[in-house]
Amino acid sequence: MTTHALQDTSFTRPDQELINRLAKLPAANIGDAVDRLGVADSAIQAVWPGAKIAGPAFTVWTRPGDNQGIHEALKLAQPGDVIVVAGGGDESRALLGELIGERAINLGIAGFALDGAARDAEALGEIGMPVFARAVTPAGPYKNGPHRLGGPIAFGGVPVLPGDIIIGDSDGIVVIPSEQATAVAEAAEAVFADETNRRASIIAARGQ
Ligand SMILES: O=C([O-])CC(=O)C(=O)O
Ligand SMILES: [Mg+2]
Repeated sequence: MTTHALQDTSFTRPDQELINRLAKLPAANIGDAVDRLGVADSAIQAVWPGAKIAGPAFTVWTRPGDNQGIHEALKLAQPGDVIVVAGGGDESRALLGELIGERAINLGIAGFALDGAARDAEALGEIGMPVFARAVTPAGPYKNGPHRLGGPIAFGGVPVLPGDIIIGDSDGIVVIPSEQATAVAEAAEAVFADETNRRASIIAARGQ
């Protein structure tokens, strides 16, 4: 039985050039540029060291611990998308692992941001599929739904609309509303330049 109702998954994706610009910046600088808002719950972190994501959000809401919606999302998401899953913050069941990771690589998916758990963390690192999650557990998911694709979700306490830009690095995840993305890129570049200069002065003063 199909248990989902809303399936309008069309949305406008921001320019790849703008995403590339934001991807070069630390999430911390972007967070500062959006008045320190838009930062997802700090418990949601990369499941392997060095994982980074940058791309437009393809949103999924799922029953906690159930990954039917992720399987469906893989049929509709486009290359470069970040699949962002509102999973109720559940830490007891992994929503994905290396098999979904391998499929995502075939499809050109940029990565996954899960308000839930993942597994097969080491294998995900080996294949280079970026996954951010609230927890890692060997426990597997249910696959029965219900789920919903598209539309607004709450992700780690932050509202996410399809097409918002998700940036994740070793500090965690920030969400950039799509209509603010150009202004945020400019402001975050200014923060980055300022901090680079301040850091250079601090280093120059060392040992003087
Ligand atoms: O069993 C699942 O659906 C999750 C998983 O471990 C994988 O994708 O490798
Ligand atoms: Mg697995």
